[in-house]
Amino acid sequence: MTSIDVRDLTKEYGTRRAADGLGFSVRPGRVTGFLGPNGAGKSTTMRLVLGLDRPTAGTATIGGRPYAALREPLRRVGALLDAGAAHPSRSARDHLRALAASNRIPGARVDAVLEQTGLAEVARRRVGTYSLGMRQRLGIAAALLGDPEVILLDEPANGLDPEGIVWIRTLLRGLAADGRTVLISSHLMNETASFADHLVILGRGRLLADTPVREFIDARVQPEVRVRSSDAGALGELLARHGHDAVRHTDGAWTVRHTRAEELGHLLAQEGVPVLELAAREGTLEQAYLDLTAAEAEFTAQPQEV
Ligand SMILES: Nc1ncnc2c1ncn2[C@@H]1O[C@H](COP(=O)(O)OP(=O)(O)OP(=O)(O)O)[C@@H](O)[C@H]1O
Repeated sequence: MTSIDVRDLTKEYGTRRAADGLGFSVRPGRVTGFLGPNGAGKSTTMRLVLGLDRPTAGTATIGGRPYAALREPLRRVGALLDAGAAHPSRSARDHLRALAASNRIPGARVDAVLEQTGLAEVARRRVGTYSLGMRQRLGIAAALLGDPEVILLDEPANGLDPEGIVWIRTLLRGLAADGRTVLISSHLMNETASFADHLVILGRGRLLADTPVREFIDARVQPEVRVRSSDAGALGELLARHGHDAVRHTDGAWTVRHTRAEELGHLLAQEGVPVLELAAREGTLEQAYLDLTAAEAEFTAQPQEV
């Protein structure tokens, strides 16, 4: 199984450090979400992993080797960095056939990935007539063509309709379940939470977090419970007596912070307070992410450029 390993990776563009001493590993068998504000260095890091740019210092390797040293790299690593990469006057099928031929990939893979990405019906149409979502699917088809163990996709949900979003979520989970190494950059927090097991988060070229999604959320966002009773007086009294941090809404329900539904439910049962509604509100990835990056957004730290 193949990991991506980034060690002390630094990339300078003039005086700007797009990657600043980065170190993390992307492991097989799970989807790793790659997050960070605009300009944090995600695309730069992906380009360095793919050997499209040279690091100023440090290394990025795939299965222990730099990309440039891989034999038949398209059969090891599939990537989508720019969905506009196919020539507009070619059909999707011809584009994929040319890619397959030049990388010694069996022609049968072309039909397999056209099916897999839902493009089989439109495969003979010129790419120039494709919508953004269809071009995105074609870019993903190209990434999957060599049946690679390692997959890097930069904003793959870009331009996809709701059905496409559900499709990509299932696709990514399936790729990880096969044991592949999957790194996905995104700005869509709900989406990332729906497919990622693990997160690598950058801010201004530095590593801010390398953590399982669930742990990241639990460490940063306090859970809340919504509760409603037919005996509003008894409920309010109980919450106050136990020192709960609670807010009452106009519909009579309360939001209780810093507690869990099981804990509160137990207490209500013990004291005989009738419950009409008791709902856990788990923290979201968006809340946790905004908490982390609030102080890190590039525009707050960089002087204005003229
Ligand atoms: N070829 C380049 N020449 C000069 N500066 C660059 C180049 N590529 C990236 N940068 C700079 O490096 C920093 C990191 O950019 P990068 O595109 O890697 O960030 P990102 O996290 O992918 O951002 P986004 O979410 O907006 O895609 C930015 O300040 C960017 O302006």
